[in-house]
Amino acid sequence: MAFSKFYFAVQQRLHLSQNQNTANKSRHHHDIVRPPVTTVLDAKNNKGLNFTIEERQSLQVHGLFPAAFRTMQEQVFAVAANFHARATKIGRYRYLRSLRKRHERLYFRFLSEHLEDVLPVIYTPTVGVACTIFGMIYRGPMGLYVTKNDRGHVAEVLRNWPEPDIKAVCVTDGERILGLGDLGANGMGITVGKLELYTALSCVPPHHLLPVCLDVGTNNEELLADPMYIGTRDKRLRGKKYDELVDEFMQAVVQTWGRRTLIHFEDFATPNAFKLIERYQHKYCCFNDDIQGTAAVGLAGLLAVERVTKKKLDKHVIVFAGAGSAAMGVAGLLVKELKSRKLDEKQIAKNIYVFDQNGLIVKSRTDVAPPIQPYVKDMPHIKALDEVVEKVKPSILIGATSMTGLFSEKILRCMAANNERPAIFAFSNPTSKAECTAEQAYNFTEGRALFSAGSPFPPVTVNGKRLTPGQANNCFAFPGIGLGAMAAYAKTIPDEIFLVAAHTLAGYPEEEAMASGRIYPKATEAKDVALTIAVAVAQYLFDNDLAQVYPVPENVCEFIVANLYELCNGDSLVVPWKYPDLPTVPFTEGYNIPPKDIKISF
Ligand SMILES: O=C([O-])CC(=O)C(=O)O
Ligand SMILES: [Mg+2]
Repeated sequence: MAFSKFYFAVQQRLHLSQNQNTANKSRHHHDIVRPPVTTVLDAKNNKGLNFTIEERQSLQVHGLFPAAFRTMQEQVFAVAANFHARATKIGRYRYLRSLRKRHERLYFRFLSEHLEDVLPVIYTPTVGVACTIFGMIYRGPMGLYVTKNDRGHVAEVLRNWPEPDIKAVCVTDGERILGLGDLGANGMGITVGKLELYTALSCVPPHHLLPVCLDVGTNNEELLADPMYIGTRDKRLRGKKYDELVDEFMQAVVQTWGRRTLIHFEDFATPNAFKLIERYQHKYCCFNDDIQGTAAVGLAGLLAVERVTKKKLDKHVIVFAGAGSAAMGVAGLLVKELKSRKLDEKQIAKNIYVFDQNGLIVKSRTDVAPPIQPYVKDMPHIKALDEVVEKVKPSILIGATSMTGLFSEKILRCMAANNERPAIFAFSNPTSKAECTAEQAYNFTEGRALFSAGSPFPPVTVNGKRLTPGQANNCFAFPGIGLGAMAAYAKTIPDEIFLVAAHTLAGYPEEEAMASGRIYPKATEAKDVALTIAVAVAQYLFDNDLAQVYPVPENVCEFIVANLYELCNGDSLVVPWKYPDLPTVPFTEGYNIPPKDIKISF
């Protein structure tokens, strides 16, 4: 029955030594071994008022709880009441942080059942606010800090993490946290939020997930002067020493947890983001969420625009405002998509314009970074975005600039004048950094815009019609990609995986929702999306000899579902992933799997 299963599971988690057993026995003159109260009530084991009377007695916590017994569902109800009683988003964030610290299973159960309310709190946009005051709300370990002073000892730091079986690491160096800039060690909050979506959406057991902050200093003067700042008070490490630290970190991860460990890069500043993914993509099982995850979601949106407008993507004129990880990630994947349709590179780049803080990217510019080179135009330089929009008449306008309100009324009206269904993407996060609001996008286009934003916006009513924006956020990609990669033990994660994810996601919203302008799924569908993407990704990895699970499962979907974290059953404490682990092989060189021109068919 449930009790013996629970008791056995607690015992297993405790790893009680024979000596401890004996000591406990004699102290309590008891027939059965008593696990320490702190362990029974540890966040991972705690069941709160869901402990039955039998469990309370045999685990010797009887009397520590009031008489009431609550089912998991009743506990979730109590959490919802407490959550909504907090008046502010940040108050709710802090309440949820403390809930995870005392009752982890309830925390994730609540998350997975209240996605619409909870995503904007534990994730974008509130998590961004939390990062700005992270020192003040700091309450204890949530992940690992590897500082620049740990060079030469990174593996020792990793070994201090108490969970032995890590399957995914989300790492940031905090230099570009959402659109908020350099937040240094406060960036830990972002990696925690990202990994919580792996559990809430993809049902990956939380003890397999590790948030890491590479604390290499910060150039944020405000933080350096803030007595509450929790990081190293130094300027950012740069150059060779930085590269060596990241190299050491990558090697230490695979030495500690094996070469199948997924490494998810998050919120590095653009030059490092591109440099690191280029260096590691074909050597490690890794991806960059801001470049590649956002690219999958961006391309999915473009595929949806193609469907709604009934105009092929290569016929659309696209202006990217911003030339950072997100914009160049989406542009790069779009090019890949169009190449797979047998279009040549020159033809594709012709209709793609890039605009950055110094204006349109044209030949006369001398400051053009390599990822932007393919889109350089042979035309006079234009400094202002509204003039670019007037001149080139885009049908799709994509913002990833962190410049609040960049999409002015004039720009939006111009988009509406030139297009029946102008597509507007305001990728920048959090909400305070969006290039325009949903209200502006709809009001200045007579409600005709296909509008999506990185942060969630409430519906807007225009001319009596309720319009709901889509959320163009990588949370519709990385949880599924991560689960697929983890489940198949991916060797590496090539670009084609992001095409697979984009096409899977694009198939999601129903025609009706798309026609009304919402081209992304609803938050409540995010779990379904994650699983569907995971299955497609794992299938691709198996089909292309990039998986390390043998034998290849007959039914990939069943195989993945059989290994998910059980959120619904309060009794089952430990739900192991069922397939055996790979031995941890010493690893220094990586795989060096060359990029392949793999053909995909959908
Ligand atoms: O975290 C998010 O909401 C999306 C993202 O990666 C970013 O803005 O950096
Ligand atoms: Mg990010």
